[in-house]
Amino acid sequence: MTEKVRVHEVAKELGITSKDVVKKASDMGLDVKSANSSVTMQEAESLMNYIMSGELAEAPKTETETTAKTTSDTQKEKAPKQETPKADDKKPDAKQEDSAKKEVAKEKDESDEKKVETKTALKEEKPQIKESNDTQEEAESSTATEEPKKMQIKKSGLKIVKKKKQPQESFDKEDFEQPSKSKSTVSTYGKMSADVLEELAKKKKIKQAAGAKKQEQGVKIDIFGGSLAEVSMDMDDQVVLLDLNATERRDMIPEEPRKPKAPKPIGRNANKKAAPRGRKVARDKRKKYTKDKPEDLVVTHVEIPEDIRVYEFAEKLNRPISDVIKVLFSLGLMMTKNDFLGSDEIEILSEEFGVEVTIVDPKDAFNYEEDMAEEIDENATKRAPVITIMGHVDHGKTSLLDAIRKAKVTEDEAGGITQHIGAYTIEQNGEAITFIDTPGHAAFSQMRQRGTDVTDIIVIVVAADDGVKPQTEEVIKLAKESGAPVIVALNKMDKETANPDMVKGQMAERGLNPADWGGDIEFIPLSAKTGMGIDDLLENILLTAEVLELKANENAMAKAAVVESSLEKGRGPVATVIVQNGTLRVGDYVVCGSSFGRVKALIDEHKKQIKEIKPSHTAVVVGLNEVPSSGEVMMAMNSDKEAREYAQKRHEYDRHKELSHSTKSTLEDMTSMIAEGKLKSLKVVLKTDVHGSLEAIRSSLSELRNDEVKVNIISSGVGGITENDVELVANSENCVLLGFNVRPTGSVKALAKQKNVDIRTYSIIYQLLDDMTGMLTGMMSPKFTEENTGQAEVRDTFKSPKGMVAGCVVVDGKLVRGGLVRVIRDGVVIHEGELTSLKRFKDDVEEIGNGYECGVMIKGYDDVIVGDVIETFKKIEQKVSL
Ligand SMILES: Nc1nc2c(ncn2[C@@H]2O[C@H](COP(=O)(O)OP(=O)(O)OP(=O)(O)O)[C@@H](O)[C@H]2O)c(=O)[nH]1
Repeated sequence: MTEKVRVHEVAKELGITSKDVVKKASDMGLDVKSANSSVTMQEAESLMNYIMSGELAEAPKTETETTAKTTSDTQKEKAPKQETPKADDKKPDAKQEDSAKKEVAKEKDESDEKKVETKTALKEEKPQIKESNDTQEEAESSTATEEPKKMQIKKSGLKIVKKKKQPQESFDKEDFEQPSKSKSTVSTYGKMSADVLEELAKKKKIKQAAGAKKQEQGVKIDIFGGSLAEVSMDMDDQVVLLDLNATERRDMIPEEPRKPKAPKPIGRNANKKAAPRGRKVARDKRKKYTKDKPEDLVVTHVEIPEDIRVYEFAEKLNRPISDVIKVLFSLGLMMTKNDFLGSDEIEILSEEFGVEVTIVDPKDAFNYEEDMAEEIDENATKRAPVITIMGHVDHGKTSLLDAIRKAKVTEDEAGGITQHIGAYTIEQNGEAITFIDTPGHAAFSQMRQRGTDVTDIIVIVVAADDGVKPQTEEVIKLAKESGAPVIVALNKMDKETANPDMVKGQMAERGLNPADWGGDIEFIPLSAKTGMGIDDLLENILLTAEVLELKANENAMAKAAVVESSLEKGRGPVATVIVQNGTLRVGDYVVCGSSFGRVKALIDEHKKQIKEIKPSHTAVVVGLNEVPSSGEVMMAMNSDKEAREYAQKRHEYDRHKELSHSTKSTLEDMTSMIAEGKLKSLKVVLKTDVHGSLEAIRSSLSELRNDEVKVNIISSGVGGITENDVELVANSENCVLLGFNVRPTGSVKALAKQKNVDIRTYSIIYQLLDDMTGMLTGMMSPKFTEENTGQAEVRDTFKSPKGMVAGCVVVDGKLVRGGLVRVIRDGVVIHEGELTSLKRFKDDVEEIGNGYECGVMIKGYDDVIVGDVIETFKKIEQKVSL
């Protein structure tokens, strides 16, 4: 009996409509009219292949027919045999089983599907077991011989994948005893599928090597679905279809071999897809930048200031900083871009880069002195000499000046010391002489130096009874440097102890040969106290001035020198000046360093307002915008604008200079700065009445230092003490507020009390300096010297309840009680501590002399052994000073 399937089942398998299947079947010549029409299994297979491939296979139909016919005929021919079965005790079922077993054994080499089919056939056609089997075998063998042909047709069509069958043991008796039509159907179907499966399995094995992925890409179809699927499970025939279209497509488009993956970027751009490209762009940009820059302009000549940093030099050369640093590096100079170049480095760099370097003074940009300089023409007339009196402290400078102008300045001054530069003009025999009152204290050396700039003649005062002193020597040096003619005033000649020859001799030794000894220096014996010799001095000054032929043009723009400056209440910044050339008038526009303004008033030494100052005369100028520095040159300008511009340029320069110097010192003195980390510093906020004092005190304070302590001025200025000053001190550690000739008032005092800030005010510089010295000394660590008293040798040791006792003999000096002790073994100090007991026999003694025996106990130390040396010593604290 030939198994059949209905058209709608085929349609369902193929996923197309039954109508289409009917049509295709009709095309094939099959007798199919509707979805319920059935076809044989072979016809179904052919039909399916036809539908899938469009190729009509004739063979299956014929074959099927032949097979069917053969089977049918054979069955008919063998039928009689079945009717006369052999005499056998066995029941038909038993026989059937035996037969089945034989069959299984016989066909054990055949495929599983074949066995299943045989088994089913046996069950259905029990009476014709043998014949049927034979026939079936024939039919199957016939089908089997046709198999390769079918497979070829199937190649491009539908392929059925069947799960691998269970092992043979699963075909037990029970399996054979489960007759079922559906089973039979599935079995037949299964057989057909199994053939394909075998082929597919072979291919699969081959393809597996190429990649299992292909299978995954296929569409998995359960060709039975629904109840059939369940049955198929019973038969262990889960059949899945692979959509070979997909497979074919893959074949048609060969899979490209995978390109090796680019290495994953590592780092912060790892997640950015375009990161590598981005970096590349950035690199390119950088390249362009560095490449273009140096080629822009070839610099062959540069003008640079004396103080120039590496990066500034590179900028001037229009080259990258790295180029300059590289050259320096190759020469063994480790410099950074902010380092200053020395003259040697500049020379080397100029050669390396082939650049001509000119060092220019940036001050030229605001050198109004030079810009406004006028040649002394025939209009120039005689001017008064400017005299500076200098000398050692207390040699009588102020007394001399006082004697000269017949005014008692000394008595008015606090502490009897000159505090700041004053200037005045006197008349001698109808001729003017201007004196600059320079202070005698060492702190004013800086101001003295400036004073010499405007000085025509220097008078060195030497007390005839005291002779040449350190400051005298300093003055001699300054005088020589200035090149100004010198007159020596031998003061205090009224004193009995006066020894002018001694002074002359000392001065001659220093290159100032007295005129009466054949030299060129006038030595004028005088007495500021009695007034003796004053006229002689003035006469000599005039004579010397005569020789100098001092001239100035009164009609020129005024040029003056600032000898003193301060901030005055009600007047603002004021400056005492000596006019060097021209005439300074009220209403003139003036520039003075970084300050500028219009002269509002001129006040002479008698505190009278005057309208103008002629050359070599002095006055206090009111009208500047800020306090100028001592020694600064004041010049009249044509306009406010001009004065302002010069001042602003100077201001910029000062600012830059200060900045440069602070950096420069930081870099150059790096090592010492680090060493100074250990340095204790006394912070100071300093306020003074006038600029001159400020500079003098600053200079003196900076000299108060040693390896351990120093003064650090954190703020300083001219003017009264303000609340800001108090706040500054309150917020700083180790800080004092110093006022010189200024005193706190009202709210400032209250704030200082509230903040517990100690304001120290002074009117005498050396008192201020002495106090600071005392404070610094107090900050210094105490110093000790050691005094060794003597040594003793340990001859024996013995224990006592209080500790180890060393029996010694003093071999040098004496051992003393209450001092310190050290134990020396083989020349090495092994212990240092306190002596707790010193005994002579059983008595405590204060000391033991040389050659005597004694017992010694050392605090907390019992390890003394025979042969050790015990030494006693004292530490003596020394007075520390700066
Ligand atoms: N006997 C005598 N004493 C003098 C003479 N000149 C000055 N003195 C005294 O010497 C002391 C110092 O005089 P000053 O004029 O203050 O000396 P100085 O050089 O100006 O001192 P400083 O301003 O501190 O630099 C005073 O006590 C004067 O009285 C003199 O010619 N004879």
